[in-house]
Amino acid sequence: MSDFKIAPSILSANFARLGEEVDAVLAAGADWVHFDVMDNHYVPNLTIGPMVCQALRKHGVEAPIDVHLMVEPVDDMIRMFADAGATYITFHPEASRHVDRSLQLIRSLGCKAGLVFNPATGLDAAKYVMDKLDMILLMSVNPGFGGQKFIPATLDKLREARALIGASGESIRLEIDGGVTRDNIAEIAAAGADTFVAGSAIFNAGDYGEVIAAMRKNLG
Ligand SMILES: O=C(CO)[C@H](O)[C@H](O)COP(=O)(O)O
Ligand SMILES: [Fe+2]
Repeated sequence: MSDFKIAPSILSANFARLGEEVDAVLAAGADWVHFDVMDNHYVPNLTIGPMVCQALRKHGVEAPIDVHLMVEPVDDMIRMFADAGATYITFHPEASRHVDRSLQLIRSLGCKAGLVFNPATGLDAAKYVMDKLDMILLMSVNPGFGGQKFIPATLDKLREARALIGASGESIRLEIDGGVTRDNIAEIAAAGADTFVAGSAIFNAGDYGEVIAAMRKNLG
């Protein structure tokens, strides 16, 4: 059986009642919470920080929290999110001067580490740190906003990343983020993804459970 994970991006949740939204999406069958952190520097948008992650833990959220850092620099935020209860912490390699060191920092703080690749960025930065990765995240939209369309060239990149992971012999999750819907999720899985972020497709729907069930059904 495949170990697929569905990680709703709370970027599209109603922030005025975030705790309830996260409870609802987990009760509806989600596996993880995808937590988008934007700093109006690395990306042209501003979202939420470690206090909100900590608040979700205090609220009682026990599911893995998958923190996607779209910030520059990354090391201070890594420390703060590890303290705040993050499970995975991923960052964009161009946002750290010392990628290897930042990855080690994440693991040293007891979290799982990942690198994120923008649509136009090649996978080179992952090649020599495969032993320090728990996840590779491919952006299938340009980072900064929810509700964008999936960029089809990401399918070839997923195949490339899957081959890289296979050759490394490491156990590394392959996550996709941006424009994932019930209609394209099967094709994305066939290209090699095992972890699926979906924001607008889930939170803009009236019935979260119905969308998540449809996604799982299409995953087979
Ligand atoms: O990292 C992100 C944007 O930078 C979000 O996780 C992503 O866009 C999810 O939203 P959607 O499923 O609506 O595309
Ligand atoms: Fe994200």
